[in-house]
Amino acid sequence: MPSQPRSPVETTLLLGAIADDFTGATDVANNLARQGMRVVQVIGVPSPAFDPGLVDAVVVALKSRSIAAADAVSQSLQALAWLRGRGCQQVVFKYCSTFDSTDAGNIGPVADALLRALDHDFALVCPAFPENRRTVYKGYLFAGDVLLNESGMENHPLNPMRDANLLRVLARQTDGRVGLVPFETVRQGVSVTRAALDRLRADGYRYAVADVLEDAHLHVLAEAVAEHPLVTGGSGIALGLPENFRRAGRLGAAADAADLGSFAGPAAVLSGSCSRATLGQVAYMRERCPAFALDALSLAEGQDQVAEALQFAREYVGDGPVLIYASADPATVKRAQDALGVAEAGSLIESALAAISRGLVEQGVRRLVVAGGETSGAVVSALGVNALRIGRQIDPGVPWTATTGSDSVALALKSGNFGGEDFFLRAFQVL
Ligand SMILES: Nc1ncnc2c1ncn2[C@@H]1O[C@H](COP(=O)(O)OP(=O)(O)OP(=O)(O)O)[C@@H](O)[C@H]1O
Ligand SMILES: O=C(O)[C@@H](O)C(=O)CO
Repeated sequence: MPSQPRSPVETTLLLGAIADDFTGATDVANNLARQGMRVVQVIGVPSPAFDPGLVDAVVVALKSRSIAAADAVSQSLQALAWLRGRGCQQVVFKYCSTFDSTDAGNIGPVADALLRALDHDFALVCPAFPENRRTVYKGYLFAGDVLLNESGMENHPLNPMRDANLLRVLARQTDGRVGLVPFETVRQGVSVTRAALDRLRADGYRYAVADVLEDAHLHVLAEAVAEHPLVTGGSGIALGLPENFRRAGRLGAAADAADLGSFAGPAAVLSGSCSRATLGQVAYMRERCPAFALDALSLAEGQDQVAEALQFAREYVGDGPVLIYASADPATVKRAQDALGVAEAGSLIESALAAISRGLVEQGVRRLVVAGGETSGAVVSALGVNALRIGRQIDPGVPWTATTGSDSVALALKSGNFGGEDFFLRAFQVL
């Protein structure tokens, strides 16, 4: 990383991030903003002419987590080319803190391709985010108090995570060797950790999974990879990276997140996530607010649930936020998937929620919470959003954002597993 002091007119970006889903993108953007970077999140790869304004970091939000690996690779490489065109010297490949992927990818194939394009041969693998109770010990990923494969993620509709050992999971997705930087190393600080990373690289490893139990370990790792062109991980590692630029004199003191201005008017929650956390949040809101449930099998039979949901919203939306959800327990999801196929069931729901979001905004909704990464991707695409400003954090990993341009809509894109039980209702108090 160049250590020239940053001139006030410098337009090169310090850091770029490529996120494999839209909630993940706001998550990493939020953590960079909390550490004092001016961040903009762009939806998809921007056009060559796109001007992000005077910012320190751009997060490119892709919807590449659950598509064919070749497509994920090609989109990620386009994002990389755009970021490098803007002078970024370090790029974060942001995937889920629960390492959402299958044996077909896409974490391994995308990381491999990014390394090749950067003409480099080694990268950190750090999904940990202790603030959201994602920790890694001996290479095993924990979500809360349990191993990943006991956390509910084993029932994920698109990428069931049935193995908590990240070395094994990643090894099935890459031909590169995957090693471990154990907790005993990380806790000894930056120089010991950097030396361990260098040793793994010299021994021919392509990836180093890192143990992380608390934020201090993220900061150690972030400093140890200050010179790495590619860093891969969840949003947690982004908590430590801005400090590298500050230390090099290229980033000013931390400032408050952008004030998004005031948003009033109709409010709605759209939920397509079936994670445990979201199911709890849906149950909480359903007891307190008008709610409308979508069902994949009814949609497949041709029932016009989009029109029904919009009619429901017209009736109730003036009285406070309304909830429209497809979120369902694992048995219901399985019934739909057995009948329709995993991809078809997911895409029916995503298309319906996307069409509903468009209708809601046409009906005047200006504050929208969306739960689920794939769901958020579908909604944001349907709304034709190009870029998002990052605002105040609601819960760790989830900030309010606002669409750029006129007639701005406030959007909170909530990762499936994030947020407290009352998240949906509390979100509107934070805005
Ligand atoms: N009732 C249902 N039956 C079948 N599939 C469903 C149902 N409800 C939601 N889905 C699908 O499940 C998938 C959930 O993925 P999504 O990324 O939105 O949530 P998540 O994985 O919990 O969130 P994140 O990616 O942020 O962790 C979507 O494709 C959605 O359409
Ligand atoms: O890292 C996470 O857990 C989230 O940002 C996410 O990617 C969920 O889709």
